[in-house]
Amino acid sequence: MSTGVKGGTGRDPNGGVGPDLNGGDAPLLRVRGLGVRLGSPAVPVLEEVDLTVRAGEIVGIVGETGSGKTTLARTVMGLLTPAAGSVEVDGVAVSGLRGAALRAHRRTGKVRFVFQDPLRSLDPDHTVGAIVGEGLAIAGVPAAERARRVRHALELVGLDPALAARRPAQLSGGQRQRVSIARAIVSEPALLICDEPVSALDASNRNHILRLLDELRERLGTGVVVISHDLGSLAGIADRVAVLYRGRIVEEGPISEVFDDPRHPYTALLVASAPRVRGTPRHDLARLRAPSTGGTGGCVFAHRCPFATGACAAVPPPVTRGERTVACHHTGTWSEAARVPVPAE
Ligand SMILES: Nc1ncnc2c1ncn2[C@@H]1O[C@H](COP(=O)(O)OP(=O)(O)OP(=O)(O)O)[C@@H](O)[C@H]1O
Repeated sequence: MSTGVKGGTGRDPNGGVGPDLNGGDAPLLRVRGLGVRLGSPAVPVLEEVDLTVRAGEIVGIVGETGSGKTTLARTVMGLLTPAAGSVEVDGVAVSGLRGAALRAHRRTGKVRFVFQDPLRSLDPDHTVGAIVGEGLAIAGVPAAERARRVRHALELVGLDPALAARRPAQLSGGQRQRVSIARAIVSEPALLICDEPVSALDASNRNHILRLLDELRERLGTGVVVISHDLGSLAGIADRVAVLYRGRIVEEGPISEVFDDPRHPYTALLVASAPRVRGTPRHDLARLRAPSTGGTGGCVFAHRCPFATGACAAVPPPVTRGERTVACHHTGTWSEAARVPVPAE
């Protein structure tokens, strides 16, 4: 995992106008060696996950269903207790907090979550104003100040403050998603975690919401984690991307570099399967989808990897760290074998 500043956009990590929320170059979110076990009997769902997010940075998390994306988000929120490793938000070790200390940390509103399904996550009996202001009410913010901040949050997400009097059922899908973002940003969180924030929306609303997240990090210096199946959406806004497979980060780095030149066969498979991400894919989809001779026990991807060798099935891969992180036995060699053939002149 890189410790460098975000790649790609060259923006001021504090968003130019926003406050320096973490007092310098320390990351807003630092996840180290995270392991989470769930179920009974407990099975590993996340293993040795490292992730860093800085102020004003957007980090995408991709991976197929069941890879552990939501579990990672819930653990960062302090909703799940790790079996190993640590989660630090703005210098506070969230993974070590319990009971009253954890509740107090949540009340600070430093980390806020935007849910996947705004209709289900917004209380139908409450007005938009009450929903957006709920966190402030719990924190004891007086009514007049609360109303002012709710209005401001609605304006920031591009909604008419008059909508504060309506209920969720009286809004469109795009408006509801904006309300859920307004509810999250009203406490001016240092870190915003969005679980599939645009998957339920049509293309035009999707673009609006993505632009909005981009604006928020610029204006408020918010660090944003975006979980998404949609590589194309992420490619438009994220600075970095982490690729999860079966609970492990197999690749991480600046999103343009990772999508242009994937160094893990699973990343290459995702990119080659999503034609909107890059005009000319570097790798041949059929080659990436070829059967594997690898087994299980070493690399988590060995059983699906057409380039797997005996070592992949037997031994966990070495992790190359730096601006790009890759966990693969054959980082330097598989890519050539999978390259799209160049047509003869
Ligand atoms: N409470 C639980 N008990 C046991 N296993 C669980 C529990 N919650 C999640 N899992 C398992 O953990 C794995 C990761 O689940 P998670 O919801 O984090 O995946 P995800 O990447 O967010 O998937 P999706 O894209 O479908 O939302 C899955 O295999 C899931 O079945």
